[in-house]
Amino acid sequence: MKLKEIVTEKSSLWIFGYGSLVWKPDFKFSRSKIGYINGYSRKFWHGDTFHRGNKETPGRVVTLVEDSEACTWGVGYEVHGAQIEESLRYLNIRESSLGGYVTELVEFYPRGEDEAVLALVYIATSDNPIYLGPASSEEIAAQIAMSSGKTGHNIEYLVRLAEFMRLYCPEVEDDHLFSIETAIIAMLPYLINKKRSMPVF
Ligand SMILES: N[C@@H](CCC(=O)N[C@@H](CS)C(=O)NCC(=O)O)C(=O)O
Repeated sequence: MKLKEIVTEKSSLWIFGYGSLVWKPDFKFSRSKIGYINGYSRKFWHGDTFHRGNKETPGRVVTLVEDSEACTWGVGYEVHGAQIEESLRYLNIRESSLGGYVTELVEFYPRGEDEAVLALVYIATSDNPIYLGPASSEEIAAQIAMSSGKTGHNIEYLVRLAEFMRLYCPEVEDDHLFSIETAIIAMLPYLINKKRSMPVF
């Protein structure tokens, strides 16, 4: 089904966010709903050489990996009328040009509703040149701890996503996300001492 076919005659489009889009959509929308999509798990397996890293020290951000047993919670945003073109123009730059994500259509289930709505989602696939793939929680945490980019530190990206899940999806277990957060917290004394011992130029 083509995008233009899911933009119903009411000229409404749903966009599903599961990473930085859950705390910073940065586009105008008419309403938002917490919910999930089936068949994907969220993984810190995508590299980021702009927002949270650079070419020498890429950061790690989330993407979706197909997994028939899994579901991923996030936020669905409904855009209407002029908001559709505005949001797509913005996201195509932020997500596709700068982030290397491509678009897919998925069924989004708002919390407490039986009916799914078709939604656009941005996914970075393994054939993407800055795709980093699987690594242990400790390795991912170490990379996040040492990365920052034009939008901010990679630790902020992780913490805001963990905060979102604790606040809005407290019933959801996300071992991948919270094991990385635990590993980063364990590193903090080292990171602080390293900072202290770093020479000030
Ligand atoms: N496509 C995912 C991930 C989005 C994401 O994290 N994209 C990065 C691009 S590499 C971004 O926009 N980062 C902005 C930031 O880090 O604040 C989502 O739906 O939330």
